[in-house]
Amino acid sequence: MAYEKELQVAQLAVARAAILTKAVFHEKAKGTVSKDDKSPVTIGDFGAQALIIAAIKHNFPSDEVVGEEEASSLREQKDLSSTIWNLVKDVKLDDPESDALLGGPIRSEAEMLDIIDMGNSAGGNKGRIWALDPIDGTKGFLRGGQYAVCLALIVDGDVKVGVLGCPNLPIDDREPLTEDMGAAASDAEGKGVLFSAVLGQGATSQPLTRRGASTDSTGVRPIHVSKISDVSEAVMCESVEPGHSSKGDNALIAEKLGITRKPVQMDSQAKYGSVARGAGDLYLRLPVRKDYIEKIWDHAAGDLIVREAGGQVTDVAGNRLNFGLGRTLTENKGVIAAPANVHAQVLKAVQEVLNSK
Ligand SMILES: Nc1ncnc2c1ncn2[C@@H]1O[C@H](COP(=O)(O)O)[C@@H](OP(=O)(O)O)[C@H]1O
Ligand SMILES: [Mg+2]
Ligand SMILES: [Mg+2]
Ligand SMILES: [Mg+2]
Repeated sequence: MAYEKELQVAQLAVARAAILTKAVFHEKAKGTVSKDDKSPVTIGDFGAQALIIAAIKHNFPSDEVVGEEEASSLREQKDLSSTIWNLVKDVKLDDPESDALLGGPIRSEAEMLDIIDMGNSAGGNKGRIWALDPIDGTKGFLRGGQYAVCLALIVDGDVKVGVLGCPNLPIDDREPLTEDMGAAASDAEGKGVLFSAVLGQGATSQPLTRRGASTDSTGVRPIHVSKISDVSEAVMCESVEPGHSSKGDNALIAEKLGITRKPVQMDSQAKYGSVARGAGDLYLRLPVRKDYIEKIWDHAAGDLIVREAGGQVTDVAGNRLNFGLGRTLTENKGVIAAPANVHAQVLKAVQEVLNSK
């Protein structure tokens, strides 16, 4: 099968990074720093980025990585850097064979900082480029909501492999979404799912932890978007953060489609995963600020997983997301993810609402 090793490395790397993010999730002090754009980053984001890039570079040394974070602030803040190093140096998968496949531990704090900075690829439509969001939904992570560890392989501009680790989503694909899913989330028993897809090979889910050769069964299940035929019965997913997508537009679109259920708000690409497994039906992300350009790491894995599960993902103009233009989705505005059979109907409602403004 194509991309077998890439998928295996991506799944194990995300699972290993999630061990670290789960530890930080339970800490009160998450080492939060404010970035230049005022958005937060934590020791969890930096640590997860280091672990995942180390695994990619060990297996595929000439591949590039477009990673969200960079180490410059850590080089100026020694305390923060050593706190992260203390977390990173001890993280291991249960299974020694899987751990060895990822190249074993990072050797030093200095090496860790250099590895974080290997996520500086400019992206583009040539060659093999991994898009990495070590913690997507950092605000949710800080609030105690949903978050996701996201990794995708883009080859010549096309997403070939996508993996999403969602520590706070239910393992069970059939568990319905609840309105408060985004709030007071936990990674207790029954939680933690890993979504994966390879282009042309479908999408799957499996438990995020207890993985590796020592487990009897990895519990891999194929996933599919919902079989919804009447869009008025749809469960719509949207961001928690009001600054990230327009809740007002979503309400107008829902009204146009006859949807009466309140939208489910949750942080991160957990929304793509939820639509891909049919727990939610639609994911709408309509811009609040005209000048905001979406980042490739916020969408690459989710886009492939939803499409491989039978969904369609476009921007508000109805175009596919273009991951080959650099670190951002410069040609796209907004995102509409829906089962293929209702996508056109939803897109029409979106355009009517946007055109009437
Ligand atoms: N004005 C804006 N519009 C849309 N997305 C934004 C935004 N400002 C930040 N984001 C992105 O929204 C992501 C979270 O999405 P969501 O609201 O679905 O949880 C953030 O990812 P990080 O948390 O990885 O930084 C960030 O990249
Ligand atoms: Mg961020
Ligand atoms: Mg993100
Ligand atoms: Mg992030």
